[in-house]
Amino acid sequence: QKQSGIPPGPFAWPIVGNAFDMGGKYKGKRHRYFDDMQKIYGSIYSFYFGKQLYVVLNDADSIEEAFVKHKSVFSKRPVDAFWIVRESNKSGTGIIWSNDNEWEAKRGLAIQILGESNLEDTVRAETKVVLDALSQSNGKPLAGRELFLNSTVNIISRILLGSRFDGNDPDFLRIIDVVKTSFTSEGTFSMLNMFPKLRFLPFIASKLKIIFDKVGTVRNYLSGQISEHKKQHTKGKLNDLIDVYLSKKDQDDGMKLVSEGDLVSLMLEVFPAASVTTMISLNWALFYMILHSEIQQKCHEEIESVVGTNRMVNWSDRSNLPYTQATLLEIQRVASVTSISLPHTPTNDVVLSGFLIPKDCIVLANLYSCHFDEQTWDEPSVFKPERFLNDAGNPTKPPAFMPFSVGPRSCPGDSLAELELFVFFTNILQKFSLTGSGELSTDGNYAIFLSPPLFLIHAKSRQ
Ligand code: HEM
Repeated sequence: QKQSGIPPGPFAWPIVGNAFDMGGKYKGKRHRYFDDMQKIYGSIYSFYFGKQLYVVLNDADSIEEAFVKHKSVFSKRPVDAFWIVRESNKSGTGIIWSNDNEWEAKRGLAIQILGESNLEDTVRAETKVVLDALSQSNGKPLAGRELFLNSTVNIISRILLGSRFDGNDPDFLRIIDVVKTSFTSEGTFSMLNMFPKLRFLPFIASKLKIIFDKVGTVRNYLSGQISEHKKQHTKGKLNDLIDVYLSKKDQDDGMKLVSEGDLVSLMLEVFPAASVTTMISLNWALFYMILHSEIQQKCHEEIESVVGTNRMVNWSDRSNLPYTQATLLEIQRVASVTSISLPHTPTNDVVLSGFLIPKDCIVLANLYSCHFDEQTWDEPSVFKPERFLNDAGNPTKPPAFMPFSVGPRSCPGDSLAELELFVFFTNILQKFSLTGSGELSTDGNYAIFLSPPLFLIHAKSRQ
């Protein structure tokens, strides 16, 4: 029996709710399910996953209204709603799956280190590794995923742990393995969250054991890194996140809420949150340049006329590259890598656009539909960088552009992500012309993040 006043939505079956509606033609295309429901039920709709009520916000106005205007109500994560989260949180909580003062303290740590490190040098160093890989490929096909994963993991490793890894380092390979599970899993829509007892079925139990063992090994490695840092730590040394934590530990009352187990959990969350999202965005970026060779050429010409060919493109060149900037914004819009935000839950009953949003329901922002909303965007399915240029020819971001979501729970890594996208993208287009092969369809695959289909990059040096 649906509660009265809640947003409309599809008929929900007893016990399973709408869980099976997301299978069939929506398997691997869950963003399409969310988008189709929005076309039928409007900008705020609801559905049930098992017995859990979900409310989905589908346009910029409703997302702003909830996450910004009513931020004190909507900035909580439903940490107790998911078995997988409850299980992982036993060893310590990170940023994504914590609330209140603890969350604030950990988010503060992350924001501090993201502001302190010399990030551009780190990003440039990893960009050179990718440029070398492209040079050595001699036009032979490369998979984008493989091209960017090591580099994006190494960038965040430098920020969290203070160093990068050699590609064959066994600890690195174990981190990569754990990171990879985050774009092949069902995340919060796993059946395990609906029926936690499924974990006792032998084939699920053995799968879970493999995952938990892998995560446990990386957890031990990260704990070891904290111990190593403690041995060498000097006050005021702020080379990486662990240093910032150790420096603040004695001085800052907020840090009393953050144990070493919490710090490890934070790093375990941030490794995939930072690398997979950026790796997939870069993959989409090259995908769209392969699809639109005339736009690729226009970006290349702009880069060549501003920077030339004798030096790398820097972040400071950005303001002189408006068309390239607009192209990157358009890539982020159409890619909508985090097509659905992380879950939020209201702290009390609240009325939004006339609908009751009850305490303890789960609220999702459908950023994909927001980025393809016909009321906001002119011809949303057409790839058009110019839409991000104002009359004076400068890049501009309309309020409905929200790849990092909005409000207190929005992405704290947005500046780092933008830096990485810009530095990798521009330096690749400066030196290479790109063509592709394989599945060149814009209909992505959804597994927590929205990824491009399997395609191959052929990079030809321009020199
Ligand atoms: C293109 C790359 C990225 C995209 C598209 C992206 C997008 C997002 C989105 C949509 C959210 C959820 C916001 C919400 O629930 O309302 C989020 C959260 C988060 N992101 Fe990112 N992100 C990216 C890169 C990064 C990077 C580089 C980092 C780390 C340095 C990072 C760390 C996080 C964390 C820790 C959260 C959870 C915040 C919280 O719960 O307070 N992300 N991101």
